[in-house]
Parts: sequence; C-alpha cells; structure tokens
Amino acid sequence: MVKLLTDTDSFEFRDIPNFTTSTAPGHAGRLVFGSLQSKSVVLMQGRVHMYEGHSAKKVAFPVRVFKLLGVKTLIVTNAAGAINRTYNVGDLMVICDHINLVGLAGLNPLVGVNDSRFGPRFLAMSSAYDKGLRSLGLKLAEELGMKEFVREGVYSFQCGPFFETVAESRLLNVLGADVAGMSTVPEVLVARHCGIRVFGVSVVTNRCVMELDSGEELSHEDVLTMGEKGSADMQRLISKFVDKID
Ligand SMILES: O=P(O)(O)O[C@@H]1C[C@H](O)[C@@H](CO)O1
Ligand code: HPA
Repeated sequence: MVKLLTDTDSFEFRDIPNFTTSTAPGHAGRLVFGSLQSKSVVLMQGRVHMYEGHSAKKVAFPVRVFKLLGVKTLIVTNAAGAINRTYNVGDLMVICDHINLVGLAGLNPLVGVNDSRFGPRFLAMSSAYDKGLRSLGLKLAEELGMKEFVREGVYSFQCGPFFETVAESRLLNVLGADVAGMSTVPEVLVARHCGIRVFGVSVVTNRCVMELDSGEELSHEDVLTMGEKGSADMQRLISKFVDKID
C-alpha cells in the first residue's frame, strides 16, 4: 500500500515516543505520511499485537495520536481465517461488526480511568463500523468487478498467537463469527471512543480448521503468502475508497 503514496515522509515506530515496534514477521514498524488520491493520509506499516505481550492500551495508542493529528476516518485491514464455510482463501471481507472475546473479559484499551478529553466513559459499540462507509466499500467492490469475492461479515478477535483449536473454531461459528483474527479490535474501540469513523477489511488467508484429525495445520508462513496474494485486491479497493470518501 505504501508504494501508492506520494510525497511521503516516514518515521520508525521506535523513534516515536510511546510507540512500540512490532516483532511479528511481515510487520515493518513505520509510520508513513503522504498523499493517496490527493487526500492526506497517515499509514501504519505494520502494527503491534496483544500476543506480543502488549496491553490493549499500548496496541491502540497510535489511534489517539491520529485523533490529535486530525484524522477523521480509520481504515483497518488484517489477515484472518475463515470460520464461515462459504468463504474462500483470497476473499475480502468488509467488516460489519466484531466479537471481542478478549475485551469482553476485561482486556480492552478503555479499561481504567477515562480520559474524557478523548471520549465518554461509556460508549455504544452497536454501530462501530460506519454503515455509509460499508455501503460505499461494497459499491466500489462491485464497480471494480470484485463482487464475487468481497463479502460482508463479522470479525472475531482472539488474542493469539495460537490459531484456534477445532472446538474453538466451531464455537466461533456458533457465535456468529465469519472470520477469526488476532488484531484490529483494540484500535477500533479507541477510534470509536474518540469519534473517528471506521472502515475495516479482512483478507481471508486461510480457512479455520473445523474437523478434528483432518491433518490440516495452519502456519504464519501460509498466512503471509496468501496475505501477499490478497493484498493487490485490497490495495485496489482501499485506493478507490480513499478517492471517494469525504
Ligand atoms: O493482520 P494481522 O496482524 O491481524 O494478521 C494475522 C494475525 C497474526 O498477526 C498473523 C497470524 O498469522 O496474521
Ligand atoms: O485462522 C486464523 N485465526 C486467527 N488469526 C488469523 N490470522 C490469519 N489467519 C488466522
């Protein structure tokens, strides 16, 4: 994605106070400012995860910086495994909602003293992923001829770094999840808390294993390979999306 930006200026996460460098392979730690489709954007090249040992607050900290920079829209992307059996590897999924098992149990960035300069103590999360932005994303996907493999569904966040057991994947299916992943939700919570609107897209890098003794085993290498393949479609969609949003 960074290659599509012009007039760039970048900063290593390690040089920015209170930012944390990612240890996950495939996640460079760089904040890039620039222009995309004549719009000013700031792009995180890589992110940190709770499975790297960081609190949800630490993971979502950049979003508060973005708020102070004047960011109005957060576009979140991730790699995820398909729980929904009708999904295929390589599909994109516009996120319409999420299940935050980690956060519901108390590990979320809004726990603790509320900083009311950013937002309220209690906030509604029933329309976390902006309806207008979702509709725009799906319309643009159709215009780009991507309709057949762009879905809309529910992202389920688990901490990781392990992939789900068969029983866990089945549980997530019963709960209504379409994909499972290990990121994104802490950032979305902080964005919604401070009034930033959110658009999210997952690239389906694998299907979660639903049958015991099937012999299927997931690996991060496969996720990286399939993520790379899906990223061309993701970039086309996000680029057009940035062009069309106000
Ligand atoms: O895009 P993210 O960082 O959510 O990617 C997923 C979660 C783990 O970082 C990794 C597992 O292979 O992919
Ligand atoms: O199958 C998965 N589960 C959780 N996180 C993931 N990130 C990519 N694939 C997966």
